[in-house]
Amino acid sequence: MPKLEATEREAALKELDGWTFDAERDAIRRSFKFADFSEAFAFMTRVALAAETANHHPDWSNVWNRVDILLTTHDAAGLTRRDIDLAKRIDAFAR
Ligand SMILES: C[C@H](O)[C@H](O)[C@H]1CNC2=NC(N)=NC(=O)C2=N1
Repeated sequence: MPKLEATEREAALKELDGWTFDAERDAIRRSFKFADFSEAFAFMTRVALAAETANHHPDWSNVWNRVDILLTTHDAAGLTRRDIDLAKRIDAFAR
């Protein structure tokens, strides 16, 4: 799957809630803050199941009520539609 070009990427980012482009990693990032660890981990559980279903996995970290997620496609060495589609599912879990 090819990397998204700049114009495609800008359009795709408009489909998402608050993700930013990391040019160094050719990736998108978003941080989430929950009421407490339990809420954060419940969110991570849902994301993990969606990632398994999509066979597309996040680069992420969790500190107490915060979850920081970076999405990029290893096979393409950059941002692809697979990242955008997973980000959309992630946004839905965080609403
Ligand atoms: C064989 C390859 O690792 C798999 O198809 C999947 C696993 N999950 C993945 N996740 C991400 N972010 N990028 C990939 O290229 C990727 N590849």
